[in-house]
Amino acid sequence: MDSNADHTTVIPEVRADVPRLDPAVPVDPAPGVGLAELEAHDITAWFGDHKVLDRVSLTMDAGRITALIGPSGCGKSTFLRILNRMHELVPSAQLAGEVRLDGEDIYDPAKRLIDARRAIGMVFQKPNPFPAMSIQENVLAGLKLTGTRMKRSDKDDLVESCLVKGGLWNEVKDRLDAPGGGLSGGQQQRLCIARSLAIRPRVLLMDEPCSALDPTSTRVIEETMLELAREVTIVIVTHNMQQAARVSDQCAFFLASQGQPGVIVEHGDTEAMFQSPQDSRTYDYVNGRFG
Ligand SMILES: Nc1ncnc2c1ncn2[C@@H]1O[C@H](COP(=O)(O)OP(=O)(O)OP(=O)(O)O)[C@@H](O)[C@H]1O
Repeated sequence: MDSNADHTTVIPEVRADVPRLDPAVPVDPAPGVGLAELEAHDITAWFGDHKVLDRVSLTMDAGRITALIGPSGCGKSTFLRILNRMHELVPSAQLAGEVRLDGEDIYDPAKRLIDARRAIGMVFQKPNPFPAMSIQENVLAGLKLTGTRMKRSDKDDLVESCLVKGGLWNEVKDRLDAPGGGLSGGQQQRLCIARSLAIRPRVLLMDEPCSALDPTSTRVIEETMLELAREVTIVIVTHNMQQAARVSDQCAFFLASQGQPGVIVEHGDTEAMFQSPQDSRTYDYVNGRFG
């Protein structure tokens, strides 16, 4: 059970105290990063004979935060894992459809798996730093996996910039050699975000990143996400309707009817999804009437 789930709460206004991007203003890519659009087209997914998603299509705009919402078991995490080719790690898993990163099919057989994973990073529900590695080694861990070589001074700069972007620098700058496992849960999650950023992903997928955290840590991570969206496209799965309203620009509502695979019932701008949804099931869900 997600301790942050709060479907019964009246849907809040979008929070005013955190600077948000103006959806009307095109977002400039940060130098060397480049914002990317992620497009899923007609995604159908199975575990063995069990079809869990049916022809799901969704465009996740560059430089925006898209929240995937919906009751437990409707396929949100499966969809998220399909977006960076993690679904195929499950032996019984199958998939049909396309995922395009700026128009390029990430499942193209000519493309390397590692390139998709490098371009599309993932932060998980439970913080998973390497506990015995130092804070700075954790940030740099992805570089080893991708075979990236760097001068020491460039590494130091990268550690600092990723920890700044992850909202953790001020808390750890005097103890970069301390083990990552010694940080609090919220700090560990921000360390994982910093680690994801070090390989310069173009998209960051976040699967309930705050569900194991206290409200203060949750708020810090949400602020970090709003900052990051200036340079990384973000897709977040959340059960927390207040969080979806606070951080996301766009929302997709997933639903699986009894015994049926998950579909997207409705998607669009978050404000419209919360204030004037087109489908009565969306209205009921965001107002805590089920789920
Ligand atoms: N590794 C797996 N093997 C077999 N079935 C799976 C596996 N992972 C998920 N499923 C099934 O796929 C369906 C969708 O699960 P998924 O975790 O994607 O839903 P969800 O909407 O993210 O749920 P929650 O909000 O509870 O995390 C469920 O019926 C689930 O039991």
